[in-house]
Amino acid sequence: MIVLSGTIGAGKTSLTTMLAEHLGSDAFYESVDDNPILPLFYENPKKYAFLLQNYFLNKRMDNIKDAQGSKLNVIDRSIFEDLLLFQLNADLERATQTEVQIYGDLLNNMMEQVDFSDDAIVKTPDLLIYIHVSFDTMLARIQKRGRDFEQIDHDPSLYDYYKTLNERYIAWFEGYDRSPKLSIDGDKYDFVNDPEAAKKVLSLIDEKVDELGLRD
Ligand SMILES: Nc1ncnc2c1ncn2[C@@H]1O[C@H](COP(=O)(O)OP(=O)(O)OP(=O)(O)O)[C@@H](O)[C@H]1O
Repeated sequence: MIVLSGTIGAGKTSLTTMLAEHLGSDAFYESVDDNPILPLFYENPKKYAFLLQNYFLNKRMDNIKDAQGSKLNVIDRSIFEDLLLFQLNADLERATQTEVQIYGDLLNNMMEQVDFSDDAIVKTPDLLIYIHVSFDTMLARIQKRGRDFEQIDHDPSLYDYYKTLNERYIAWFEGYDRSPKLSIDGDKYDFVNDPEAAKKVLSLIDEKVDELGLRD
């Protein structure tokens, strides 16, 4: 199981599709359009942050369970990043530290079911791929994609939220140690619009996949 990670608009969903197609495996997505809590959260983060977090936890567990059949299946976002987003929301007083604590304990409890046997209920990923983009690229992508509730024009306070989130991601990826990991420079390689960049990114991932023996 390969999981993608990275900030909002980094290109996780696109790379998930490309990669699964390239590897001949299945892709698993967390649908944003069908998420009933997300627009409510952006409208009133204080009221909905904890509910959103629980919604995501449930969905990510579903994805992990569904993707377990093959080491090459790809999930478009890791479960491990949610705590980073939730902690940021708590630091901005949109959730309490107690809620973060309870969520963190629940997550740890669930993740204790992780082992390396084939019938594990929850499995650690075989590889985590992090797409790093600069803050400017992140803003440009969010704007270009145009989801209403994510726009800074809609809510100027999102500027600081996005900036801090982007900064925290770097430290998060450095500290991530649950599985092998690979960083992709999403500024240098615009794999969505540039076929040459896409080829390069897929070959970097191929190298890592082979090094880890995931095709065996
Ligand atoms: N744990 C969380 N807490 C708050 N918001 C979250 C959380 N996880 C995801 N989101 C929000 O859900 C939306 C979708 O996020 P996500 O990064 O998974 O997809 P994306 O923005 O489509 O990424 P990409 O462009 O890389 O495919 C974003 O608005 C993001 O802020």
